[in-house]
Amino acid sequence: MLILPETYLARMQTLLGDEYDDFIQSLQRERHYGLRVNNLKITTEVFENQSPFHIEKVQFTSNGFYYKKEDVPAKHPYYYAGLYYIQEPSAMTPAELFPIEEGDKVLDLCAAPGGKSTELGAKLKGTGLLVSNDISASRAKALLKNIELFGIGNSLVTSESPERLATYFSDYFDKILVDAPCSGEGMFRKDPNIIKSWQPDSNEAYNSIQKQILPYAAAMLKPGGYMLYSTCTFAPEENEQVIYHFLDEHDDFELVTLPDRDNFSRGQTHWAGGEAFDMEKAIRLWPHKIRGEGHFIALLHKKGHHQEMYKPYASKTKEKVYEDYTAFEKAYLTCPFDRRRLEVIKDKLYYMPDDIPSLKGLRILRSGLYIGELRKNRFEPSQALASWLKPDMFKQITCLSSSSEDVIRYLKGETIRTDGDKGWHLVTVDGFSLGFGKKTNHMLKNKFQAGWRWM
Ligand SMILES: C[S@@+](CC[C@H](N)C(=O)[O-])C[C@H]1O[C@@H](n2cnc3c(N)ncnc32)[C@H](O)[C@@H]1O
Repeated sequence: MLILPETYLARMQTLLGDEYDDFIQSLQRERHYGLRVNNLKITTEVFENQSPFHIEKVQFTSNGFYYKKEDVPAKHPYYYAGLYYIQEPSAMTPAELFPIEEGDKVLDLCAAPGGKSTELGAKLKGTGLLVSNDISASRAKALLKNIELFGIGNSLVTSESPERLATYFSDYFDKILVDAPCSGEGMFRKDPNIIKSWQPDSNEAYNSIQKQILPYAAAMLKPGGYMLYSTCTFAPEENEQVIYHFLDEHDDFELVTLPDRDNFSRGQTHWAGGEAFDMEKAIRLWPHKIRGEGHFIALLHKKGHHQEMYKPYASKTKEKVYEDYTAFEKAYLTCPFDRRRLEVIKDKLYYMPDDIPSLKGLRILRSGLYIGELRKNRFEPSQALASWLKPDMFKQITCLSSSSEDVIRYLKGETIRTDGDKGWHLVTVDGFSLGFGKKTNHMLKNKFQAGWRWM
């Protein structure tokens, strides 16, 4: 039984009127468990057929599923292969509705731990650029892991304030997601700790943070670009009123109508504090109407048009510096990386994205795909490379079955037996890349990244 703050309940009663009882009853029912398929690695249809879990489609998304609590998908080898992200179903909606196109430059400004970034990256299909940022350095580490696990290589992961980021990326992005920090009223059922941290003045406090963030996001968006604002809270102060205030101060922006899907509700103009903008164009998800916890989503368009000046990346690293990598590439990879984009930074080799500004001084956790490390007279491929590779891109494969004991032993960091030649092997589970191993005699030395292991 959830015990909710009196001030919160009184406000929800005023807002919801006749619907209030349904809303309260929905919060007393069991929460919904969801996972979203990583379409960079597997199609939704193949996952649906091969899934080892009791799954049921989330009707308002293209690749989301409900699973049963007893399934525990975080304890399955497919999780370690990055085949899905465990995500509350309504939280799937912002990235689902954002019209990302191949080649776009996309910023996820408040991205950690990556629930929405991983879907934005999947929608780019390896093209364009995804910049995933979070102001919190510790949360950005979890974000980096999820970006790498998903096999997203065309990305930068940064940990910056919106203000500082805006000095580097003026008028740069085609699409920006602002999944704003909020009071989390839609998360009460999922995480009762959020109830404890909620205070009567939380909505005003977050309102002021949200209003501070949006103008920096606006400055980073190209004229003609789109910005999607979302929260997982119900308070109008953090939703309609933030968007109203933003539009009032930015006449170069306009609200765009988001599509209706099963049981979606609309934003409310009379909650916005003024009548000048039609908040019905935005969307509200309510836990008594959909099988999910709740969200607010608004899509904004920056008027005008921007003329592109595309700048391909030009590496400063001489090929001789990474000749040990070149030997590895010849021996094991079926398709080489473009030398123009290979850069060595502090003995680490990266595949850099095209068309990025100077990043000097930015707090960067990852620029591009981290391919591996140049050690003394040898090259050591990275876990990020293993997650990014499709099995047909690597010449030596050790195939494990998801039902075998070996796959768990491998994920725990143990040595396993394998056939095939000596040297590097890409270890797969049911045909999906997991990590590397290095064969000497009959044994495969485990190279699965220590921090990612099965505990
Ligand atoms: C709702 S969470 C983001 C969830 C994430 N989009 C996802 O789907 O996994 C909001 C994030 O905003 C970050 N944050 C807080 N204040 C911020 C600020 N002033 N600028 C940018 N990010 C901020 C928090 O660290 C937090 O990770």
